[in-house]
Amino acid sequence: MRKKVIAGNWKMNKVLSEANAFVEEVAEKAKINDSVETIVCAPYPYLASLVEKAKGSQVKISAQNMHFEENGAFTGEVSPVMLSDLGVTHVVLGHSERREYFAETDETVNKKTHAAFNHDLTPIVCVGETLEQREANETMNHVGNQVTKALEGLSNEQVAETIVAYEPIWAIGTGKTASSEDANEVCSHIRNVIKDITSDETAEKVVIQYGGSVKPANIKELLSQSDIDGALVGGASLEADSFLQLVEAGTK
Ligand SMILES: O=C[C@H](O)COP(=O)(O)O
Repeated sequence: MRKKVIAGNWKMNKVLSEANAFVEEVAEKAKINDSVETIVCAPYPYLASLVEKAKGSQVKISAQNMHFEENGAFTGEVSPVMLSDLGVTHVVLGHSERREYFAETDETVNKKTHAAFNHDLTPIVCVGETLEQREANETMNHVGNQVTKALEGLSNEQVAETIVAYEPIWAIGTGKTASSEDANEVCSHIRNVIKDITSDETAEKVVIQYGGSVKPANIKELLSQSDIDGALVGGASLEADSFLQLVEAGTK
């Protein structure tokens, strides 16, 4: 049985005092429960502080990106060694905003996925189609390719540990959620693609999240689907109250 994974991606929001207060509140109120994992994906400057605030609680701290190299002349970048050293446990890779504005490619996502596993970080690999691709019936092909390329060269054990986040780009921050059936159809396809490149047993273990205008009003319906195991949430993760409602919905 796969656990539910609720991850809040703050993107480029909050100042340190707000970040600390949020994690303190969620750490105190989110009940420790084996059926749900609670992750906060925060900007780099807050990670060290948030890891401390989250200690002993249900909350895990994730970065929103990283470089694939361990160190070197890459001004402005942050390495997997640094994240792991801070006690960060997860890292978001290949978010559509990184792909669109920062030239992230399937190749760099794959390098980063390997780097994450080399440094005990769990990758949350984002995939998803544009509106044009959806209207041209290219969703399955495009998303399947993104998944295949991101996971290339990983062992079956590593694939089983990877979190895949399916985020249709047209649903991000727009208030338009994919219907739970449509979202589930793509998530099932992702699981089938993973079956083809690994094994049935491996694919059954992979946590697949949906992301795109998830909020307390639609989370239950999404989580009731056969292949949706959690959510990667932007806007509705910015307030502790609404994030806690999402975590609660994932708790059995
Ligand atoms: O990483 C999160 C997603 O981009 C979804 O953002 P949203 O919940 O604001 O639509």
